[in-house]
Order: sequence, then structure tokens, then C-alpha cells
Amino acid sequence: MTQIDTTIRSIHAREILDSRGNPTVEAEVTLACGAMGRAASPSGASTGVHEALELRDGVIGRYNGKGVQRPVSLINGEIRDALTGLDAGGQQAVDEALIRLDGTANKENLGANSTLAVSMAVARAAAAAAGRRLWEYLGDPTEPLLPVPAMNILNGGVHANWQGPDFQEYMIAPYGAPTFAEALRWGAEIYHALKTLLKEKGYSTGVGDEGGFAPAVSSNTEPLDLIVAAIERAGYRPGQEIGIALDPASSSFYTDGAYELRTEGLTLDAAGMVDRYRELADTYPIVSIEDGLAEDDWDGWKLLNDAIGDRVELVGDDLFVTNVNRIERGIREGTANAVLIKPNQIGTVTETIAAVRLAHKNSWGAMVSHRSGETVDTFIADFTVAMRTGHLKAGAPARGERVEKYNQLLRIEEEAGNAARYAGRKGFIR
Ligand SMILES: C=C(OP(=O)(O)O)C(=O)O
Ligand SMILES: [Mg+2]
Repeated sequence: MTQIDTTIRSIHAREILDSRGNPTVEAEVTLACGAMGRAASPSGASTGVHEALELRDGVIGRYNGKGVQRPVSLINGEIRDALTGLDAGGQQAVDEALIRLDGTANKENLGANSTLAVSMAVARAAAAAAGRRLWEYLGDPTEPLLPVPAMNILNGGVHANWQGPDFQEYMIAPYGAPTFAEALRWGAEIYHALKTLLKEKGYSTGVGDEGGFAPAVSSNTEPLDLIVAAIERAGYRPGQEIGIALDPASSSFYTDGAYELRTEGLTLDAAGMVDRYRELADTYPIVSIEDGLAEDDWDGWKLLNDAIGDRVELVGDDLFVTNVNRIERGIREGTANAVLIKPNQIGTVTETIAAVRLAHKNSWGAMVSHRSGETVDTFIADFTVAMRTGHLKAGAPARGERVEKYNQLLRIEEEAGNAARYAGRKGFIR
């Protein structure tokens, strides 16, 4: 049998638009055997200061400085030159070449948007050459684990232009469903029930960046009451069948030791925020809180983990930025019990896998995540199944760039057939 030649023959990048109408980078990698992989980098709005650099042109004029001509020409130049001739089947070696070429800890020379698009496209091309689906190629095809979708049905913070609550994301997690397909259906039904409820109450049903509604509520708890009512109206049991996950994204309302809850006219310190979260966890079926404290408030995080870490998943996003060095510190100091996994925070598939593995090795949760600025790229859906993370967040069960991830998971569940398992409540480890 002739060996399939997976040598990288050509790499091409172009500028495309993301879901916010901002330019982003798409890369195509073609192999000697003719197989091709295409992938696009997403982009955050509430980005952590410790994330790897997202390289943009910075010149006012073209897309108001948000252009990506530089990353595009880096891929079509230096990156193509360095990677051409390497074996796409060796993902780690290809990613190491990217890391070496960049030469900084934070992808400051090439930009994580450049490296990630290429890294993901390499994996796709290699999977295509091997005649395997991406989730099979990236993981163990005999153990596909379909994640609980944490669906963001009510948007606040910067994702709603500060018109809604201070907390950025209110998500529903249908862990009681028997399959992923059912979980998605339940979520969509609750989304529609919430829309009806909002209309009845005279709220706007306009949506934020991730497709959730963005009503001008008067507190950060009102969305929780609305969501519990929507769950019940759709015929499901809050707590038993559907959990609630929060991402306050608190770095965005934190300055110098003070958390400013503008909606409620209240300023709290870390201990005040911890009391608040404890109360919320006592009152509502909250299974997960992401970025409850700010990105460098390690002491505040520890307080929170000591207070409710035994019963609520506490996920570090801006705190850990998918970076093994920061995750290691978190594990050492006991500041959280889970990590959010965003591939573009670190910039290669291999480094993203390392972050998931480190979390799992320490019995921490790993929740894979989209960005608020997305494309229809579905890499994270396959990645979640392959890494068996048990949960992922990809926005509302509405809007093309969000549902495309969920729709891909429907395809995967079907492809996996009898081998498919739905993570259910175990998707949230606590
Ligand atoms: C998805 C998120 O938002 P962004 O992409 O804007 O960082 C988040 O904070 O988890
Ligand atoms: Mg977050």
C-alpha cells in the first residue's frame, strides 16, 4: 500500500469577517496528497490581559485599525516558508515550529490569530488525508463524549454594550437530557420560552454578541428569576434537569480592589462578591461560575474556592487564559477547580491540548469555549468531543456562528452512533 504523503505543500491565508463585522484570519493548508484543511481564528471582546497577542494592523483607516493584513502576510510569508515541507501528521512538531518561529511567550511576533488559524488548518488537513473525522483524528474514536452545551441565553456586560446586567453571560446547561440532540432541543425550547416571557414583561428581545437576549434589567439576579421561569414554562425542572452557569466576566467591572455593580449602584470588595456568589448558589441551581473574580485577584479567587468550590464549578478564563503556567499556579494555590479553554488565548492546538490535559490530570474541569467574535468554524466542537471535556459553551441556540458549533455536535453524535455518550451531570464535575 502506498503511504499517503502528508507533507505540507502550500499555505494560504485571507482576511474574512467575523460575527461582529470585524476582520479575522482564515488559513488554508494543502498537503502533497491533495488534502486541504481550512480554519479561522475567532476574536474576544472581554479579553484577558494575559492572553497571547491578537495581532492587528493598528493603523486607523482600514477597519478602524482592526485590520488583519499583517497576520495574513505573515502566514503567506514567514509562516508558509517555515512550515512548507513539514509533515502535517506531526501536529506537535508543526506547532513547535510555529512557537519557535514566533520566539516569544505570548505570540507577540506572529500573533496568536495567525498561528492558531494555521495550526487548526494543519490538523484538519491531516485528518482529511487520513480519511478521518476531526474528532476521531484528535482523540480516541472509541470513546467519543458529547458535551453538555452551556447555552448563553441572556447577555450582559460588554457583550450587550452595558445595556443589560453587569454579569456577561447567563447560560443554561441541560445536563438531565439523555443525548446531546435532546439537550440542544431543550435549550432551544427554553430560549423561546424566555423570549415570550421577556415580551410579556415589556423587555426588548434584541440580542447581544453571543445571541442571548439583552434586556435592560434592574439587577444581576433578575435574569436568574427570568431564566428559572423560562425553564419551568418550557416544561423542565430547574436543578434536576437544567443547571445554570454564569460568567460574570468580572475583570470588566473591576478596578483597584473594587467590583462595581453598576446596574445595582453597588461597589463590593472580593469578600463581598464571594458572599454574593454564595447567596446566589444557595438560591438558584447554579452549577458553574466563571471569572467570578478578576484576572489578577488570586486572593479573591482563593476565598471563593474555599467558600463554594466543593459544590460549584469555578472556572478561570481571564485568570488562566489557557496558559499552563497560570493554570499550574492556580492548582498549586487552590484558586479554582476548572479552567476555560479558548484555543486563541494560547495560539496552537498542541498548547491547547496541554492545558486540557493539565486540568484533567489534576481532576479539574475543562470547559471549551467559543469567543464573542466568531466565525462558522466548528473546530472547538470536534475538539471538545476528542478531549472528552464533558461541557462546552458556544453561545445561544440561535445565530449562525453559534448554532454551527451545536449543529456540528449533532453530526458528531450521529456519526459516533452507538459509541456516543452524553456527558450529562458529570460534565460538571461538582
Ligand atoms: C466568551 C467570552 O467572551 P470574549 O470572547 O469576549 O472574551 C468569555 O468571556 O468567556
Ligand atoms: Mg469568560
